[in-house]
Amino acid sequence: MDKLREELKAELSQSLEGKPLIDESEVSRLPYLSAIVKETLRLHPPAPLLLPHRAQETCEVMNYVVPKGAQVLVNVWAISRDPTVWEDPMSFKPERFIGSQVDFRGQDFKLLPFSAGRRMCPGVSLATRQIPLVLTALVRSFDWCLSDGEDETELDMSEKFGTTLEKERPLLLVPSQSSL
Ligand code: HEM
Repeated sequence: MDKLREELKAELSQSLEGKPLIDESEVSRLPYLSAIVKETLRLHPPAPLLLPHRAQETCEVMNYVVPKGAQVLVNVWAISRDPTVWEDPMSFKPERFIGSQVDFRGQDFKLLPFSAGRRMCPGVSLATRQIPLVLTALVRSFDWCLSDGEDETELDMSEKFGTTLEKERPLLLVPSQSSL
């Protein structure tokens, strides 16, 4: 994780040339930052089963009959961790998105944190503009460590299932002034 943070800081320092924060137009010049956001949404989709949908007509999907009126839940959490879809799916590896066209705008069915189609999240553009800005501000302004000197590689990432995904044990981080 240290290596990942250093790589992100290096990318930010190089592109921002001393400026503390980025603006929207700069995000496209920060591939590692964008890859971290994608990888986070892949491994920890905030809406793990999207929202419930209903089949308007009876249809057949991969030999399964879905009757008219059935409630349909799409388990994007499981798709994101499927080893037949993702290489080494349980590892947090932003590099997998570097040089890849895979995006979360509803065209790539293996990465659907915002869903797809007519009912996909209308906030996708706002969210994907805001997340990199907030993340950059947090990383540039502070150095972060776990409380009580806990080892980051041992961080318990167990999750609590619900309409939205939560960490089972809340994350407690200690900020200190950035060494940048
Ligand atoms: C990381 C941030 C976000 C994620 C991962 C996310 C994800 C989702 C998902 C999975 C759905 C369900 C889509 C479906 O029914 O298949 C949804 C619906 C929705 N989202 Fe988001 N969302 C995010 C941020 C936002 C923001 C910032 C807004 C508004 C400013 C927003 C507004 C909505 C609304 C209004 C719906 C309901 C759409 C409908 O039922 O037609 N979301 N979102």
